[in-house]
Amino acid sequence: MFPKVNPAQTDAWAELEKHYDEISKEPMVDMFENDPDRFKKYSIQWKDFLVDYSKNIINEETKASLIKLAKECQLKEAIEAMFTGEKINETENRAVLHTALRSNSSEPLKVDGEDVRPLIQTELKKLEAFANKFHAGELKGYSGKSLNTIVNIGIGGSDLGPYMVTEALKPYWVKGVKAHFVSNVDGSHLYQVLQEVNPEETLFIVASKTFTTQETMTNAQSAKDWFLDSAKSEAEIAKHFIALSTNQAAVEAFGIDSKNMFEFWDWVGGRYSLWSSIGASIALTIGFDNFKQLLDGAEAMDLHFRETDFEENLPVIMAMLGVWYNNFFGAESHAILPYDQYLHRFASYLQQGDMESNGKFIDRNGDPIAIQTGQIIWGEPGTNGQHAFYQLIHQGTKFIASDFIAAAQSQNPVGDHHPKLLANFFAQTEALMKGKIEEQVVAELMDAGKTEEEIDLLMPFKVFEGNQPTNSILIKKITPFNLGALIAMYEHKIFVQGVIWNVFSFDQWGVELGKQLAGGILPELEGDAPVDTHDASTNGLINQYKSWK
Ligand SMILES: O=P(O)(O)OC[C@H]1O[C@H](O)[C@H](O)[C@@H](O)[C@@H]1O
Repeated sequence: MFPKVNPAQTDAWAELEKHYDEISKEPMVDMFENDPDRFKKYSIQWKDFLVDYSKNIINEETKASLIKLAKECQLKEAIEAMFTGEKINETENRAVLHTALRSNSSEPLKVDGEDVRPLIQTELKKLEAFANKFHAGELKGYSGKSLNTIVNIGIGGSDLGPYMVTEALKPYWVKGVKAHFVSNVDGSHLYQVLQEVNPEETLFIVASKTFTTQETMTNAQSAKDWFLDSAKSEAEIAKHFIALSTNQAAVEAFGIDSKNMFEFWDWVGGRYSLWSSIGASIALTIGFDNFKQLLDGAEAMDLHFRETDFEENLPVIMAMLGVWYNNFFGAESHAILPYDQYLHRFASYLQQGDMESNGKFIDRNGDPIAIQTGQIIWGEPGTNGQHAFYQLIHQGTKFIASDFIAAAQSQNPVGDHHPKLLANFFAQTEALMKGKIEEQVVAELMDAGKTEEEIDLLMPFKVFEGNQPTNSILIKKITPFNLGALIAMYEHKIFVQGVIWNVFSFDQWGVELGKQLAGGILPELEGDAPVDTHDASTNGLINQYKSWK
């Protein structure tokens, strides 16, 4: 049974509240000075990963209480419930089995009495054959030319994962393949992409779990119209459009033959779906073998997560540190800072993964939650962020914990760029921890020849309080395998936090209201007649739009 424990009523919670008062102001620099083994104690080496969490405001007591909290919240039972296909997404009555998509196990895994392993393997084989044909130039378009361009049309989980991964793995793209992603219902998104592609050589991938999402259906319809302007015949659609979905009837109604549909299932959540057929754009871009490597990396992390003691368990440690700051330090947000240009969509991807999963105010018993749940996830690649928003992390009034992510080996070792990039990574985590004390500022100003008066004036502005926590995730190289493991690590971190906060992490009812209201407003935007069916603000905005459009 999936547990439903109120974390605030555990013994560990009370311990942590008390412990917070003792430790929260303790400088991390002192902790390092007092313990020469601190780095060893609070870092985990796993395959090509070094996760250093020693620059956090924790000691052995903190760690013990956080792990005790995880145990009191029955995390182990929750993990088993997920992996074994229990219907832990109770509000949608669904199992949560993205882990099965990347599993090499053949031990039967049943959902509603049906073993899902063969279903997964069949779709993977179908995707493999299709990707291989695409790369061999055997998929021909209506004019007989080989297809070499893909346009993935999807949004949310049907866009962010595949787009993030294809960008992250750009060095692995199969030569000659071009890939584009269209998500926004703003016609400019589709328009710009269509400027760059040739209908004779383009494969449109309509990616939607439900195949009812307004944005995706609108973009797909317009792409189809644009394509038919050139191809002239509906019969050519079969060569140029494939669908990735769970909804066969809607796929066929749209005009895509079910032979051209790659299936997945309701037990795959949208934001956890890049491992399913939704990853077709990944396989078509980096090749099936690399896609399989991505799955294998994720599986390796799944096994680590399921089998390792919490004390050494990467997702568990990352999650519990997040709980520590969110619930005891009052941290509102958590920054994701990849020092890797190819990971430029990683924070946006995790925004959906994390905020759509754990942004909930009702607990698993149906009661309002008295404690804080999901954090605000944000970030940009370093070093760009350093020249934009790091000021606030260093000297603002907010408490912000961050994850720094970098690869030791560059994909493009140009000159001395990579050591410079990494020097910044190391320097920032050091600076965030150490800060700069008054004595240091005064000494520097004296060295710069400032007068006593000038020093008094400038000194307060140059002090950094430090003690901002960071996790450093250093990966040997961003290979498909390692990226798979990294993504899975965050997926499980989110899962663990959902267990602790006692929320249902795999539904997303909060996105429905806006969709419903937009559906009602759309017909009101026709014609010139003013509307008066809403509040004064909404009426005013709609009527101004109508007079300007
Ligand atoms: O894949 P689709 O069914 O088109 O759904 C796309 C997206 O739609 C909704 O907004 C959900 O909140 C997302 O979780 C989902 O990823």
